[in-house]
Amino acid sequence: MEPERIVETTADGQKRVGPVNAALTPRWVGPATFARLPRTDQVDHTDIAVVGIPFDSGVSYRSGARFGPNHVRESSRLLRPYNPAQNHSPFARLQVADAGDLVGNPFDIKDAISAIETGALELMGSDTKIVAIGGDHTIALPLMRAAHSRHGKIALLHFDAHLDTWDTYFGAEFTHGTPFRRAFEEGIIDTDAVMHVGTRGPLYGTKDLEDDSSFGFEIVSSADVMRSGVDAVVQALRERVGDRPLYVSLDIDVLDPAHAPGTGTPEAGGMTSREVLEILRGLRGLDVVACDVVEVAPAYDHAEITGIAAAHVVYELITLISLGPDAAPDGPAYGISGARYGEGE
Ligand SMILES: N=C(N)NCCCC(=O)O
Ligand SMILES: [Zn+2]
Ligand SMILES: [Zn+2]
Repeated sequence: MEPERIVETTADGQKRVGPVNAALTPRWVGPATFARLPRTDQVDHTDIAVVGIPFDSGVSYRSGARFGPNHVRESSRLLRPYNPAQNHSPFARLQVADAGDLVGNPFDIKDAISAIETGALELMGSDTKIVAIGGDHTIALPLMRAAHSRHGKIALLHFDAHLDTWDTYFGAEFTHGTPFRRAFEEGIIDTDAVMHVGTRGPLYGTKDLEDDSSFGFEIVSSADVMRSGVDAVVQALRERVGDRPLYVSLDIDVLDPAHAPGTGTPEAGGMTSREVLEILRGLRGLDVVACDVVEVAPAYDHAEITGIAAAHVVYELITLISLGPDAAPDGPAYGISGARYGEGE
């Protein structure tokens, strides 16, 4: 039996089919889609498609991110439709739906990358925005290629413990440690508008940083976030991106292993989920054209800690896209009893 959903009507009279109504059907009932949203085949059009990409043949250490998409879907059952931090109901403004998974050949990385690029382009159609759940970080390359075909050179905010601008592993060019070097070489990214956020941990040598900087990347390290604070970081990111079409790629290992144990290449000294969520909220009004959340490896997760963090990150990204480029840069006032609650939209 089809459960009852929350259905909203936009100011101009369009119907938005939302999550299964948790007051009528308990949250744990039924198959998991992201945030209990409808599938794309249950709605007549999709503005924002949440799509799983269960591919992890590009990893250099622990494997298992192939199980990430369904884990994040399961961990997203408790999300609610109103986002008070942005005073916005993302599922009521645009039609958000779960597009299921894109399939890539697990034994042929190049073939998988090209299938993911084709699938992403198809999904983007004329104007659908993609929020992808990985999968390992290899999948960012085909997604950025697709975004580039639609929008031209893209700005990139890359949240990650790692640079992922290394050259090859065991001679392989397409791995989870190399997508942003390939994106630079392919002319996909606007080198005036690329930034890593949350970088930390040991490297192979100083050349890693020299190469990375020669591709145009600036770095806000995990320690910078702690020392300068969220507001200063948000300002730096906004200045770097401007009004360019923006791709956001978020490797869940940007979080400290305490906040995201379920990942393949964990590094100590990372950001808190509170910091990452607040930085993302600070990006309101930027023109996010596509994004990914990658590297959730459920076998190493405990009590859905990582899955829940990833689900909330995806929710903030959906909110940003739903707010759109016309949203005022300042969100609601801060404070638990302040005006940000209950203002209406
Ligand atoms: N993209 C992620 N998560 N990790 C890259 C680590 C590459 C390395 O093993 O040096
Ligand atoms: Zn990483
Ligand atoms: Zn990464």
